Amino acid sequence: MSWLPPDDETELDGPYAEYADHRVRQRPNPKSNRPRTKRRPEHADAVVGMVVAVDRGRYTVLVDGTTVTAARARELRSTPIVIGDRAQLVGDVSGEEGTLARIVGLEERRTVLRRSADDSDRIERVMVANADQMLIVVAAANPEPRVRLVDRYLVAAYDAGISPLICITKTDLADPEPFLANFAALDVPVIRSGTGAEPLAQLRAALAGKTTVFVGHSGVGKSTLINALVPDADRATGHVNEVTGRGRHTSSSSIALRVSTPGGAGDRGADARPADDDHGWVIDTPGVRSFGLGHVTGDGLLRGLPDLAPIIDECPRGCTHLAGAPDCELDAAIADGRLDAAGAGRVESLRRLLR
Ligand SMILES: Nc1nc2c(ncn2[C@@H]2O[C@H](COP(=O)(O)OP(=O)(O)OP(=O)(O)O)[C@@H](O)[C@H]2O)c(=O)[nH]1
Ligand SMILES: [Zn+2]
Repeated sequence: MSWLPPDDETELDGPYAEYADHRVRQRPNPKSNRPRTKRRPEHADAVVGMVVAVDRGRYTVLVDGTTVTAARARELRSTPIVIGDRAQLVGDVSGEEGTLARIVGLEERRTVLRRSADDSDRIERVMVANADQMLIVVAAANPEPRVRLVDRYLVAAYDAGISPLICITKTDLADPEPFLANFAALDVPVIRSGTGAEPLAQLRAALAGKTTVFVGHSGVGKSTLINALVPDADRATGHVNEVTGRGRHTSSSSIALRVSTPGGAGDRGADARPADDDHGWVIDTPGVRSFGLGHVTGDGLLRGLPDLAPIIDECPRGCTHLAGAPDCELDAAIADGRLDAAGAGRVESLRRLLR
């Protein structure tokens, strides 16, 4: 993948594993019994900023409205630093031309979006940190929508603890409803978009106060939406090849963009929000064509869903929770009414995702 420097794709293992763990404290992994240390880097003078762009070992970090260019400290060499990370900076943080600050640590990540190279690969690579939402952009036609691709994005989002939304584009070319029916039971919010009917107010309301990662197959209209939302973003738009249905790969690097959302309706949780309601952050990840899910397990996925987690706690050890799994408690819950018809439909859809 060209959009991440190769050293950002390395796992935290080897001689640096223990060292790196002191600095990057990721989402606690219930499957791991490795003790976690509370030790923090001793840089009392460090300031914290959000990583908004990564380019060959140089990080663009936004600190209180100032754009700072930074390199990472030697001891973070094997630590992935990605868009959305909250980086601790020392050195020259003036942001003036020609200055270079140093990243000495990362704040604990609230969420981590991962992928593996392919489905047989169990090594996970971090793609984006601290996203609240995933906007799955899919076209009603040209390119033809594929259920399985959206399923895969949904799995990645649920696994990361990120709320998914679907934005279906090109509704001027085809009726999107038959395709959307595949996801009805999952209760994923849907935004419909077409030429001459761009739902900008609806999108802004959905993005207010949140960090949202946009994903989608090339040519679906992701850049078109981002350019409408962030007029100075200047994301290159391409033309879909009529024969292959593929877009040209016109935008090549991942970036975080500030979207203004005046009068935003973002709901604020008790936890600190990365943005106020008058703006949100959009993370554009062009070129995410492969989205390996080798690191995702059915159990890990379902545990992220608050209504189903207590049910699968009652499953036999090692239950796959798939249709036909012996004594899977999900079947018992459907039979005895703990899950109603809508709940049963949701389980059926999730089982399709897990296939
Ligand atoms: N008819 C129609 N065309 C659209 C719509 N949205 C985008 N397009 C066109 O679809 C083509 C691809 O749009 P892009 O915004 O470049 O798609 P993308 O998803 O950013 O593609 P990559 O940059 O390759 O990842 C362009 O020619 C757009 O003008 C829509 O709602 N209706
Ligand atoms: Zn089960």
